[in-house]
Amino acid sequence: MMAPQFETIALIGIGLIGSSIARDIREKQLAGTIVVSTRTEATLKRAEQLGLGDRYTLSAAEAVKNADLVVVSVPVGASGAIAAEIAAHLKPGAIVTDVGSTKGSVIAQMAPHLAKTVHFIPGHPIAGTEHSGPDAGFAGLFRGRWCILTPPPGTDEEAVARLRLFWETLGSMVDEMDPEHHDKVLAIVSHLPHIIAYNIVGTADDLETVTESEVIKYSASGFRDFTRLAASDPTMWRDVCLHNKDAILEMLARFSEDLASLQRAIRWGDGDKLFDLFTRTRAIRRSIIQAGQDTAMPDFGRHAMDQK
Ligand SMILES: NC(=O)c1ccc[n+]([C@@H]2O[C@H](COP(=O)([O-])OP(=O)(O)OC[C@H]3O[C@@H](n4cnc5c(N)ncnc54)[C@H](O)[C@@H]3O)[C@@H](O)[C@H]2O)c1
Ligand SMILES: O=C(O)C(=O)C[C@]1(C(=O)O)C=C[C@@H](O)C=C1
Repeated sequence: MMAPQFETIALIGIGLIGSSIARDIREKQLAGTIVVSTRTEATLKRAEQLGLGDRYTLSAAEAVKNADLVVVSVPVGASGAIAAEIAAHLKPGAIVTDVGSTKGSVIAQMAPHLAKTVHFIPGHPIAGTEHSGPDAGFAGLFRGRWCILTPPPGTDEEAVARLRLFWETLGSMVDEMDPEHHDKVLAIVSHLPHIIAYNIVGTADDLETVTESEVIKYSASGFRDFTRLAASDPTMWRDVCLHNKDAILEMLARFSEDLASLQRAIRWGDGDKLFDLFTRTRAIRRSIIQAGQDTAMPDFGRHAMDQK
């Protein structure tokens, strides 16, 4: 048997993402010991029932004591408090990473607490579902999906290579990016779609009285697709909105302008404009699907999600 990649891995936060990582670590035997820590007694108990770790503690400080790799998987607004709690207890040489959906704000919250004796390498796996909590996770979530690392300039290259190998072993393709660029890209490909979904489902709900409950009764598949995204965790998405404010507002401004232009085309019966836009966007969908086939976009993941 091959030696594990890390002797001890501490998982701080054991929801959808933390528990999926735990399941992969176990399946691929990447750690000698998995230590699980989370905020509430109930979640910790559930993690234990699911057998996600080898040791369990409510204290993040206690969890990281011997860890060679620490993965913080909590809502981005909680990152600073976790960093403050664990900082003094980290083992010199440990790699500290996270999975937060925003990077600039996580770095601003965590970096000031962390000593130079540890390697802080923020990360973000671009994989997930609308479900949350330890029951929602599954092995293979990250297979065929991108994971973006945003190591600060001057980060030890060997540590970056170890973390890269970890994600690659989970089946991800790994890219490095600066945090500002990450936050702009994710604002358009992930954050805006969720905000638009929350908004349209909210509008439809407000219209319920006007339409005499027909919105839910006749909900067509287009609307149902939006409801999946709009069912995503409120705490996580509140934090994403508050912690990627500038990039989201910038993308929302562009979006609103383009929506106004679409509105004008409909008002003035500009069929050519509508047809051209819809043709262009259809091509994007097709290229994503094609790329998905090439990179083994996990069909199994979709099934797992649909069953939940
Ligand atoms: N859900 C997704 O699709 C997805 C995808 C990629 C990255 N992420 C990011 O991963 C992180 C975790 O998301 P998730 O989907 O696993 O969420 P989740 O709600 O399933 O799990 C969150 C975990 O954090 C713990 N927690 C919550 N508030 C806390 C606090 N104040 N202090 C300490 N611990 C706290 C919870 O007990 C739980 O263990 C977030 O930063 C999110 O932005 C989520
Ligand atoms: O597929 C979904 O349900 C997701 O919301 C996953 C998703 C995304 O937007 O793609 C959500 C947030 C992330 O940080 C990464 C992935």
